[in-house]
Amino acid sequence: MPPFPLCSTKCGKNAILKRPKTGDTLCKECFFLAFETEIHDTIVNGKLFKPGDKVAIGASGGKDSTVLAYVLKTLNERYKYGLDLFLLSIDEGITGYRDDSLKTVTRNRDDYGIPLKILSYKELYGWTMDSIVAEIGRKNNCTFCGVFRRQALDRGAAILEVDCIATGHNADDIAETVLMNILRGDIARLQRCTSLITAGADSIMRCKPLKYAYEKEIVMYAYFNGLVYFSTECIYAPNAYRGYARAFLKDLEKIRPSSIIDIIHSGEQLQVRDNVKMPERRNCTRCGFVSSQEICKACVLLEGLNRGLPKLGIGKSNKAKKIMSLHVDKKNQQQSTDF
Ligand SMILES: Nc1ncnc2c1ncn2[C@@H]1O[C@H](COP(=O)(O)OP(=O)(O)OP(=O)(O)O)[C@@H](O)[C@H]1O
Repeated sequence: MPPFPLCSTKCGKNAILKRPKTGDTLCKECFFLAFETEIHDTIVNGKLFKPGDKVAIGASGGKDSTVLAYVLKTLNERYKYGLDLFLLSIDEGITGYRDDSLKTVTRNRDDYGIPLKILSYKELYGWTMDSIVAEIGRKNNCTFCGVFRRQALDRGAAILEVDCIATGHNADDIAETVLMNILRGDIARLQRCTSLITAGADSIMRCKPLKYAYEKEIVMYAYFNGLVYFSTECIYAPNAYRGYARAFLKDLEKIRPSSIIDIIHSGEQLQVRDNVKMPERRNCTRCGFVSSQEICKACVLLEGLNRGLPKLGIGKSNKAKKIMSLHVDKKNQQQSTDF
C-alpha cells in the first residue's frame, strides 16, 4: 500500500482526506482548522454578530444545524465573540421523524451545554403535520410545513428575545435555491436567496454562517468529530423540484467542484432592474408577523385548515384573498356593533 501523502499544510502529519472544496490533502486537525476558520471569516466579514448578542440556532437535529451549533460554540469560545447561544427547535408533529430528531437535539443540548427551547405546531397552530397531511394529502403539505416553520422560528425567537436566528443552510442549499429561482423566474427570491443576512427592522434578523460550507465537508467534519446527528429524510418531504436541482448540482460538482461556489457568486452579482416589482415587507394585520400581503400566508393556510378548506392559500389564489377579506370585513362589522 502506498504511504499516505503528507498534509499539504506541511504540518508534518499524514493526510487522511482530500477536501472536496479545494482538493487539498489534509490531516484531521488541519481540516478542522481550515473548515472552522472559513466559517469564522464568513462571520467576521459579514458582520453577523455583535458582542453580547443572543443567538438562536435553528436546530433540527440534522447534520447542518448540529455542525452549526458545534462550530458556533467552538468559535464563540476561541475568538471570544461574547455570544449567548440557544438551540431553538420546531416540532412539526411528524411521528417517526421529528420526534426522533428532537431526541438528537436534546442530546446536543446536554453535550454542548446550550439551552434548548422546543415549540410545536400543535401549540402554535392547533395542528400537527400528521393531522395536516391527513387533510391535504402528500402533495402540498410541504407548503404548510415551510410557511409554518418560518413563522414558528420567528415566534420562538421572540419568546427567547434573541437578536438573531442562525440557520444551517449550507453552500449546496444556497446554490440549489439560486438554480430553482432561475428556473421558476422568481426574481424577488433570486435577489435575496444569496444574502448572508436577511430581514431586520421589525422582524428578527436571520443569518447563514455555513453559507460557503460544502455539504460534503459538513458531513466529513461531523464524521471526524464524532458528532451525533439525525440523518433520516422527512417521511413527507421528497420535494421533487428541489430534488432535480440537487441532482443537477451534484452532477456539476463531480465535473467541477467549484460549481457550487461559482453559482453562489453568480447569484450574489445579479442585479435586478429598478422597474421590476418587488413584494413589500409589512406586518400581517392578523398575527402581526412579517408578511408580503395584508394577511400572511400562515394565517391564510391556517384559516383554510380550520374551515375545512385546506387548499385555500395553495398557489396564487384570488379566492383565498376574497374569502379572507370577507372574513376581515365581517369581523370589523362585528367589532363595530359589539358595544
Ligand atoms: N424543525 C426545525 N427546527 C428548527 N430549525 C429548523 C428546523 N428545520 C429546519 N431548521 C433550520 O433550517 C435549516 C435548513 O433546513 P432544511 O430543512 O433545509 O434542513 P437540512 O438542510 O437537512 O439541515 P439540517 O441538516 O440541519 O436538518 C436547518 O439547518 C435548521 O437551521
